[in-house]
Amino acid sequence: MTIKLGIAPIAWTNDDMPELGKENTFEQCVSEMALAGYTGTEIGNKYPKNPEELKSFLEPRGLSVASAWFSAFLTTKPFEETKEAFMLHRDFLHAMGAKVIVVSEQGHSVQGQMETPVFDKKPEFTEEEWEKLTSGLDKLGELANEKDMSIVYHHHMGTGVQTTDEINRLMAETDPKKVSLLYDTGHLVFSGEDPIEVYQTHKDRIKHIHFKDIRKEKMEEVKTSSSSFLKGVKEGVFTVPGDGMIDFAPIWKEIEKDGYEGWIVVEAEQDPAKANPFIYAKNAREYIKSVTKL
Ligand SMILES: O=C1C[C@@H](O)[C@H](O)[C@@H](O)C1=O
Ligand SMILES: [Co+2]
Repeated sequence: MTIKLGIAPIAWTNDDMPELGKENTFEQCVSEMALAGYTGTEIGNKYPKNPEELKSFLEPRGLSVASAWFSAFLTTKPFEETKEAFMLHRDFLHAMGAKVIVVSEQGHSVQGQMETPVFDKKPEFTEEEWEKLTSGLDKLGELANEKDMSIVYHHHMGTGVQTTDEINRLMAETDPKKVSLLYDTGHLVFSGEDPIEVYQTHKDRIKHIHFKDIRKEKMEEVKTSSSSFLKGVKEGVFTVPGDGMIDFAPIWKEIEKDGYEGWIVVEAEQDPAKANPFIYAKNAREYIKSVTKL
């Protein structure tokens, strides 16, 4: 597999805040993805749940499923609960032909809390929670491997795995054969990390990429006003590549140099009433063409 370019539905309909884009239909979303020049998608709340039905909409549009998000609660709930939900998710993605499963630990996460300051209140895991998380991820990784798939861990604002140190610890304490990494440019820059350093450190473990850009002034507002992750998104902290502060040329250089294989998914959640998803998707496609060979 070489590099394929997809786009996430979150710019059309936002699963974290379903009121954003509630007027946008599933068919509009997938048609506009294809029209804007993408060949893959992740999964949103309006997508059909039945694999054959979903394929009947995606295949005529030349789209396939790159992956889909899974919320784990390994630090706060019994493993069996996460396992049960994970198996359903894994089997759905397997039926759709995806090779990677996006996993993010949501135990103690503040990412979904509208009033909680994302920087001041992000959780820090205890030693015991780190153990539950890393051993649980290894087990989910084994379950993924049974189907010739991999889990890719999504570091995320407002969670216990957000910073470079936390990502490094997670990678050091999990088995490389069982746990890979999702590299999300927007979350790294929002958190104040150096995306090039993270790429270089973990290049051998990165099996999935989210490309999102940051509006610098909106990011600073979130910090200075102790705002929440969701309010930041509503205000427009994220945008598509080429529209914000991130220079994707040096990031692309690393990706290409190290022979990355897999999906790059444009994922730029913002209010679709302010930022027309089709126009932004097209703009991102053109920018990516100008910076990469894709
Ligand atoms: O991959 C992602 C999925 C979303 O639900 C999340 O909040 C977003 O920021 C993200 O990076
Ligand atoms: Co992401």
